[in-house]
Amino acid sequence: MERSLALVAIFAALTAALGLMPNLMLASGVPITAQSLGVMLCGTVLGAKRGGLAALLFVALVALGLPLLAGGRGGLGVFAGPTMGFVVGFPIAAFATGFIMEQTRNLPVGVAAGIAAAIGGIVVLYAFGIAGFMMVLNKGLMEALPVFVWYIPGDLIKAVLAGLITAGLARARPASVLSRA
Ligand SMILES: O=C(O)CCCC[C@@H]1SC[C@@H]2NC(=O)N[C@@H]21
Repeated sequence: MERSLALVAIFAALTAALGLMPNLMLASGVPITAQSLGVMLCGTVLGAKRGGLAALLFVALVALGLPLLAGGRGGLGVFAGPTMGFVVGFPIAAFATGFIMEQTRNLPVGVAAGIAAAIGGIVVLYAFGIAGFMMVLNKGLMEALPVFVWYIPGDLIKAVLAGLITAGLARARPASVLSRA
């Protein structure tokens, strides 16, 4: 119990730390950021419940005003901005990633993690992100969709990285991959 709580805190911190990596703010107001890799790893390593909790902890700290998002942003204002759907979607995407990871125990860890990260961390996250973007900027789906084409190549690379990192962790520290415990 204590160990899994510590891992939840560590993965929330990892997601925050990935916000310190160089990011690229595009004209859309949505940055290209490594933080979605953190969300993917929350799910692939910790599984649905604990992964969702780690991402929720990260979002709660942002809501409380900690400047943990790419470029040092934080506070309730984020939830009125163009990235609002992504931020709200982080815990759901981590949960979905972990859920898929838990349902694919028949696959090698790395393959399962890559697939889970692509579905949870891209398909599910974008569904929330694009919906939020459309709501905040009052745009239609056909206007919003082309905006996000630019983010997909990077996110596919992140899904592959999530697969490789999770497989590496499973080899080096099998007990820390709670999604396979
Ligand atoms: O910093 C924020 O306010 C949240 C940023 C969300 C960015 C999304 S996550 C999925 C997609 N991939 C990226 O690199 N950026 C967007």
